[in-house]
Amino acid sequence: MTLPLSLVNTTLDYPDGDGTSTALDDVSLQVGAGSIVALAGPSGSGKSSLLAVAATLIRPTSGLVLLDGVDATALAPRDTAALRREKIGIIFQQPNLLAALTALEQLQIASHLRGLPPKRSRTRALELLDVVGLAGYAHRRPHQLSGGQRQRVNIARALMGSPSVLLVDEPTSALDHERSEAVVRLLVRLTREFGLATVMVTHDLEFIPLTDAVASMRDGRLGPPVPAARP
Ligand SMILES: Nc1ncnc2c1ncn2[C@@H]1O[C@H](COP(=O)(O)OP(=O)(O)OP(=O)(O)O)[C@@H](O)[C@H]1O
Repeated sequence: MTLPLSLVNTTLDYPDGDGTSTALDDVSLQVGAGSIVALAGPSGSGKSSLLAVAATLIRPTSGLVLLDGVDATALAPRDTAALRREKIGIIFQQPNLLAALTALEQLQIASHLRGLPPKRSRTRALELLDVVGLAGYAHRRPHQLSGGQRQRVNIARALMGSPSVLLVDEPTSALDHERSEAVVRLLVRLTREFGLATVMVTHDLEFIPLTDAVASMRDGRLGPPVPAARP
């Protein structure tokens, strides 16, 4: 079966003075549909670099990035962008919502960029707001929402393009404990419901047991994913 996400021996070197510094050192990672992998590791170990490479935002120096079996590293930049829009949902630490737009409009913009007809886009946006527990909040602007609710809008927006891979960078860093746990539980539920291959960078070790597996980074190297212990 073709995996939604597969990194094969990826290496990433950043230019550094006269030489280079290695952010990813021969990293391989496979994530299947319906599973969520937590990515842990100290600051500077390469977690964000791994997400950026998996998201096809940065091309690795060597190695392959396979999305549903398609090697993104072999494509021209325009085709890479099209593949990214089709296959990938990205959730950054901060929701980055547009202040003037309602929750519904934030989602509609995401599908407008993908050329979805307005009516279908509205229907899908309302469905997704419902899925993330914001059915009654479609017409609120970001300042009328709590931090946790803003992050839910962010999550719903990432799903507008029906991605097969969901990449999440520290989704709980701006939230208190209770809201953080609710957001991680939501990500796990969405991973199952939509059959996503999810990678979540987290510093919150206490939420790792909610995921399927944890892989640890150190100095650009990724350890093998190990099952996350169930509570
Ligand atoms: N644009 C860049 N140019 C040069 N070096 C970079 C660049 N971005 C990151 N690095 C370096 O690559 C390494 C990995 O950084 P990365 O941001 O991936 O780590 P991280 O594990 O996500 O850290 P944190 O937990 O602090 O966000 C670090 O040594 C960092 O200094």
